[in-house]
Amino acid sequence: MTTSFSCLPIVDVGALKEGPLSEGDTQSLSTELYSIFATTGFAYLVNLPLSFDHTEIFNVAKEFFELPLAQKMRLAKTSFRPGNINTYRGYFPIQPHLASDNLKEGFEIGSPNLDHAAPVTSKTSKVVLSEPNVWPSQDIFSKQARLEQMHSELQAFAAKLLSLLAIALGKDPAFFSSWLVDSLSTLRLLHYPPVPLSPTKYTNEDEVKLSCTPHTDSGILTLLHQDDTGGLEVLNASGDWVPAPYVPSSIVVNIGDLMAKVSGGRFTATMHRVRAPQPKLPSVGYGRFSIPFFFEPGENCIVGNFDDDKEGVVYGEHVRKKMSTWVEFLEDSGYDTVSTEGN
Ligand SMILES: O=C(O)CCC(=O)C(=O)O
Ligand SMILES: [Fe+2]
Repeated sequence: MTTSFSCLPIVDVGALKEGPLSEGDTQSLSTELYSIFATTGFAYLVNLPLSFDHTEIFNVAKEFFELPLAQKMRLAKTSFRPGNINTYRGYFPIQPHLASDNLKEGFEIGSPNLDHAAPVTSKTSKVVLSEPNVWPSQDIFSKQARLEQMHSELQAFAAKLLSLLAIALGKDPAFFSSWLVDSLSTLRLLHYPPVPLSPTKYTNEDEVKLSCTPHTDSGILTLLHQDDTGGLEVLNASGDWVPAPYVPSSIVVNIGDLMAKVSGGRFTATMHRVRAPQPKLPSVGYGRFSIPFFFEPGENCIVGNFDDDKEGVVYGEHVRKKMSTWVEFLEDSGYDTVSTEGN
């Protein structure tokens, strides 16, 4: 159950940088993570086992989003550019014709190591979850290899966190290892442009201008890099939106719906939203950049229930069901492709 927290806990995961964890670190970290995921469902992690810092990862995002729109549209999912064949990976543009509280563009990649030989197709959806990544040509975007490396490191980090959760649950540390096979984990670069505010805004809580509407993440575990723009807020059990401001050198971790479900409610998927970045703040000339990494099992993985007497969920079926509600995956986006094609 989410609790009436007023700020998010900070967990030092520095012990994960070294080789095998000591018995003491294993116990203390697994207990701490378990209790966080059972209460706030959200925390900051610091002292990360990653080879890159905020400056580097946000420079990669900036290099991508500064490409001309026509170049980014070459990588657009087929729902935004019908001539393209990519359905799950690639670019999605800002969609101003939809609700203005979902103003964001994004670029998504999957694992560089995924085997694309036998894509699974579905009778009800055209989306190929295991399709290869799409990339800008190397002469205009130099960071493909580095971004793939970041994906691999975040995947390894998520696997370590899952192993600690398994221990906290009293299971074998490898309890979640089948979830790593053919993993569909997604690294998503996000850019929210600044949104002009009228002076009357913020007089009433209902009028808060958002660029990401309240939601829970759909999957297992999210590792989020956010820049120092601010705006992320997390809902507590009393119905208050608690700010989750920028903490230098940290990432935010949170639990998704599927994990909450298969944990039999032991873990909580907490609602969150993002306030629109305002152009009047000097630091938000670009708007907000954030980079969630969604840990996802393989398409055919049966995500087993922690309680052995309850049925598991096939991950591919779960994600296709959820997808019908995501703005970046509407089957027919209604996007005005003509005005964005260019050269
Ligand atoms: O931009 C953020 O900080 C949060 C993004 C998010 O919640 C999501 O993409 O699921
Ligand atoms: Fe989210």
